[in-house]
Amino acid sequence: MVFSRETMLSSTAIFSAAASLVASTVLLRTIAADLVPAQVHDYFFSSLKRLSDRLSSHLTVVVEEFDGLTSNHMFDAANTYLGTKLSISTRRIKVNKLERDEEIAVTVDKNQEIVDFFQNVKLTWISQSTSIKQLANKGDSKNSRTELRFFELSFHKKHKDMVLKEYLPYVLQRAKAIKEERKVVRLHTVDYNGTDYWSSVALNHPATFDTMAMDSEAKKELIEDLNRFINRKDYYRRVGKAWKRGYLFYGPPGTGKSSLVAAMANYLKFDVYDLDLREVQCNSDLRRLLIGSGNRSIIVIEDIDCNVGVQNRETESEARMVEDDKITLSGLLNFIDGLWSSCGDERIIVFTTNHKDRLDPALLRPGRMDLHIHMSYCTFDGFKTLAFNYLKKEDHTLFEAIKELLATVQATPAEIAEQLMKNDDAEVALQNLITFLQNKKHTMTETE
Ligand SMILES: Nc1ncnc2c1ncn2[C@@H]1O[C@H](COP(=O)(O)OP(=O)(O)OP(=O)(O)O)[C@@H](O)[C@H]1O
Ligand SMILES: [Mg+2]
Repeated sequence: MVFSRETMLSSTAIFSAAASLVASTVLLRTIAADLVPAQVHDYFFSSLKRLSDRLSSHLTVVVEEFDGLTSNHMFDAANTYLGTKLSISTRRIKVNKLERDEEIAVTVDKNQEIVDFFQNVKLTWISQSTSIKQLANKGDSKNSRTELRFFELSFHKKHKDMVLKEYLPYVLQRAKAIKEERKVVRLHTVDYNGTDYWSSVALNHPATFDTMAMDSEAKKELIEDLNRFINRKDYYRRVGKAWKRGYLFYGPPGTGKSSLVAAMANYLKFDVYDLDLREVQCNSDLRRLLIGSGNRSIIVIEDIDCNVGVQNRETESEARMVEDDKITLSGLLNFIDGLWSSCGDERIIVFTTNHKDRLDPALLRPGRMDLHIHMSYCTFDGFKTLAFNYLKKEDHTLFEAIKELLATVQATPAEIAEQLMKNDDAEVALQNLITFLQNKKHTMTETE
């Protein structure tokens, strides 16, 4: 094909006209949005847009809020992602905050343009909405939407593959990370007075792995195990195993078993489901509750040795005679082993106990629980973590005396924390702790 100079010129002219048409469309749309009736406005702009699209070298990708009745994940992601890409030219934004959220979430309002760059390619997003006619279900105000929101993403045609294969997946991934950062970890407990089902509150537990006073090797092992678990989605899928992990935390009261669960939840941003087996009537209830717990969660069964039917097989068979569907250890283990492999991903189950020796050997069998973590009396290392948490002290002349006492006295981290909290003055607090440990030593030697 041969182009004359005139056609070349005129096609250049058309392209630049098209470009300014796109720009004017955005501007006009912003001005007109509030002035012109919605239907007229929509008709006018869609005609204008069809014309500019035909002339332009740009490709426009439309991302609608809903696909039929289900919401479009891509829209949601773009909405979250673009909220972090606002520029000084953005004129209107929206903010919202659910009660349980800690931070305010920012999104763009309609008719706003946002420019993003990815691999040096300019990508222009415009947030739009169009009014939709009310059809049936007039009474159902919840489901009758009056407008359909969507984004238009325009860029040069030649980048189509890059946008579809790289940029949009990147937006999805960024949105997921942004949401994760904002996520507030929740604690779910069973509401036995009401629905007999999970109800939740924000888990405001401050514990982190840094604040946990525990054996540093055990801490390291647990963190590595969690990291490996989180990164192994594909592996678990490939080998056909349920993607879950089981831990047993054991040790005396006040050594931080429950705090360690909170530290894990805060680290992974997983919700905690606290299951009190004493309140669960039967295996079918247990099944219903476990199925009803969300993905990316930690299910905690505290004091497993104190829970009905779980101690050993003999009491279990007695219980069976009384009531056939009574919750049993085998019911529980069945669940851990098999049943829930079909109903959920990224689950961690934690059992805690003060008396590991009282547990049924079936529960302790290798392979049943992936890690057994012993939470024990406070060591000097543990004390140093607590001294830093509570007094912001990494060293002090009184540390040496405490080190000597801790070598012979059994005190839990909870007891030590209590002493350290009693006074803001480090010197006084540490002296209090020394007196406390000395008293403990005396009572220990007296009872021996
Ligand atoms: N290892 C620890 N590191 C830091 N703080 C701790 C530790 N252990 C206990 N504490 C402090 O003591 C409080 C009680 O600890 P926690 O409830 O976690 O103990 P527990 O082992 O679950 O006890 P129980 O067996 O009675 O359930 C915690 O809120 C925390 O302030
Ligand atoms: Mg506890």
